[in-house]
Amino acid sequence: MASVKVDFEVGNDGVAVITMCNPPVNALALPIIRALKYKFDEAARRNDVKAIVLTGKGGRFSGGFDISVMQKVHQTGDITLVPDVSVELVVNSIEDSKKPIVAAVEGLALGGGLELAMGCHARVAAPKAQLGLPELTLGIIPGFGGTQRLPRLVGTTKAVEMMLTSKPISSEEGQKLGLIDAIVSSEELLKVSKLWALEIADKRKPWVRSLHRTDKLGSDAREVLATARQRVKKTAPHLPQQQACIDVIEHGILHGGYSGVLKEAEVFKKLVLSETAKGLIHVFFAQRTISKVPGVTDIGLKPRNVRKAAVIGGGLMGSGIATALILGNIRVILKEVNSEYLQKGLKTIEANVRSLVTRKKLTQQKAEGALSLLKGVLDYTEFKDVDMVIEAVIEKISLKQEIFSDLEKICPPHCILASNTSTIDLDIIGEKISSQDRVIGAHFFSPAHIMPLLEIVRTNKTSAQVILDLIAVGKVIQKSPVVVGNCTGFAVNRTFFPYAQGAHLLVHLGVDAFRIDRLITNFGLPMGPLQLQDLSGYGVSVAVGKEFAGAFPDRTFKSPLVDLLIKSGRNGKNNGKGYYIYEKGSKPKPDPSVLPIIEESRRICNLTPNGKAVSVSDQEIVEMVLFPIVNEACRVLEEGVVIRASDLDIASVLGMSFPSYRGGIVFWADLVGAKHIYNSLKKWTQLYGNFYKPSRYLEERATKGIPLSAPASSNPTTKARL
Ligand SMILES: C[C@H](O)CC(=O)SCCNC(=O)CCNC(=O)[C@H](O)C(C)(C)COP(=O)(O)OP(=O)(O)OC[C@H]1O[C@@H](n2cnc3c(N)ncnc32)[C@H](O)[C@@H]1OP(=O)(O)O
Repeated sequence: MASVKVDFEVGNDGVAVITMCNPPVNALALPIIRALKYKFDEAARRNDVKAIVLTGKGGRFSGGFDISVMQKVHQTGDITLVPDVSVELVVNSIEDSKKPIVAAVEGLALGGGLELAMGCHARVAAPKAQLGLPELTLGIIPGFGGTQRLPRLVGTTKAVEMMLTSKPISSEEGQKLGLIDAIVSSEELLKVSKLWALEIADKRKPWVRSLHRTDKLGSDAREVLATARQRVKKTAPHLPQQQACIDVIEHGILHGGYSGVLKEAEVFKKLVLSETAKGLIHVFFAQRTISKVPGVTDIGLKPRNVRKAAVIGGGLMGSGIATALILGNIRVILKEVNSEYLQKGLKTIEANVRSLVTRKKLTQQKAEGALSLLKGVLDYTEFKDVDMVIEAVIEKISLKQEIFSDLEKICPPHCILASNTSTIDLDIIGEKISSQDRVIGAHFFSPAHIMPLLEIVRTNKTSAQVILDLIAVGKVIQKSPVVVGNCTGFAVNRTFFPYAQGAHLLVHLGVDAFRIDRLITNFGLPMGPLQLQDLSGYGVSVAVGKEFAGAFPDRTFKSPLVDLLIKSGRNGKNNGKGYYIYEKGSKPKPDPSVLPIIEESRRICNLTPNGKAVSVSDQEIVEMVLFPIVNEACRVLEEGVVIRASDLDIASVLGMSFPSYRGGIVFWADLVGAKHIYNSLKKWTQLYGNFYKPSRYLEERATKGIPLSAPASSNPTTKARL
């Protein structure tokens, strides 16, 4: 690829400018790393070169090591694909160079990008560049010397914070901390950097090798590390890279920077091969793939601007959606049926926005700006010039059909007609109107202004333009849009409908309810299935349960437990009484008074063999809850509800908080192995019934040894309307 190269130019002033070119972020791909080594060595050799400037093309220094190399390591198991950069390039060719090297930083210097810059003898930056070491978000640690040089430049406390949080800082903060030596305008960046390099050569500016410094490490460095170690033990028990990062920093403090660099390289390679890195790197690319939709984003269409939108219904979902839209700078008309409901909706939106200010996620000025974009109405007068309507009323077919008929008459012909339904077939909602190409699902997750996932549900009539427009809106309001097909529950709720049912089945086999939740949280989900039921309220469980029982009667597990809980006056977190006790200011506690209700439900169901609780291991419990979800995911894949398996991974991570370090539901299932999942489900079907019956897709893949994530065969039974 001609655009992947390193430019080399020597000026009359004797400064060689080495420029990394690999759009869009100048990732350090293998050819770039090889070329850098070559060019630095050339600069060192040439007599006409007195000093060197390292920079990136296109206004960005570098987004770091090419992450796809690590993905290749995962596919091949060949760790030798990772080159030795930290010693060969950064120490030998850059830091120990006999000619001074200055990094001219603009836009961003992240990961390996910042590590190259820190190996240089000074750093000059343009304003507002992002500087950071985000490697831990990928399950690895910095591997080009960052764990050693950052503490030596900004101090141990700040370096630990920057690496453990993966948050970048600006050039301005970098200058205050000592990471950046000077800030100059973009126009002057190269000129000043060259002069700086020449001044170092002339000994008029200090020639600093960061790795040799100790002055900023701090006498309390080991205490800082001990405190961080204790903290991550609690907050990140599943993320080995966090402890490893602290250990490697400490190694360098105890044994010197160079020894630290060697230790870092050794640990880096081990971590690249870890399951955590496999999962997180998969998620990195999967997240960027969701908005590539064949037949929509690759046919030359341009998204139309959505400047004014209407939301119908100011309940929990409607007000959350309206909040998300105004925060994305889109004017919103909120329509309700009477002024009492309207005022309530408007107040909720205001409270949503203000709470972001309180939590310092939004400035007061931005909050006022967003709220000024909101207007409440009781009729359709304002709908004449809206670009998009999102209907978010109660789940009643006749009401939604009536609204869509009204909208077709009142809204302009280009207007997108979206529904936030989570259960009703979109074809039925749009049945009574003629412009069905404008009908689309915009399925937000509650709270809609916070949860990052937006399921865009297309029917077989929705136009590519409308899908593209909604993807663009999703991005503007900072959601991750995943395009899915039309079926009961769409992708996320459909895949996860066995979550609560699997837990209920186990409870009725005699397993302790709280043990199930505990094990699932240990696995990495933020809460177990029963606590989640408490959180959503039992009304939702009953309604959703009915929907799925109707759609998938062959594999629904039904028990009287939720009805009994409601009868006993419980409604989960809503009224503070569920499986757990909810008290202000403390964590939910298991409620022993729920046990007799569970016993009663067990008696009615009579599932336990000979009245005795089944004996299952911790691992089996986790699998009995999660494998039925994988099984349903297989059906979702077979029916083509999602375009590719990685879309379902992202949907599971963002919609259900499935742990990203496990790569999402399908990725995790492939790590476990289709064969083991299939054999387990088959065994449980014989013991406990059809809830576990393996799907055809799973059976085929397990028996043929094909990964679940591999693209579907040429002739799937496509039931979902894509
Ligand atoms: C040894 C070292 O210590 C290890 C490392 O350096 S690991 C890498 C550390 N760096 C990172 O984690 C940064 C990762 N990148 C990002 O966070 C963001 O891409 C960014 C902030 C740089 C830019 O964001 P944004 O402008 O929104 O663009 P974004 O869509 O994310 O990326 C643009 C393209 O560049 C690719 N890309 C970005 N960084 C990349 C990287 N480091 N390697 C490979 N590809 C990368 C993306 O995959 C995307 O590709 P696509 O267009 O084909 O989908």
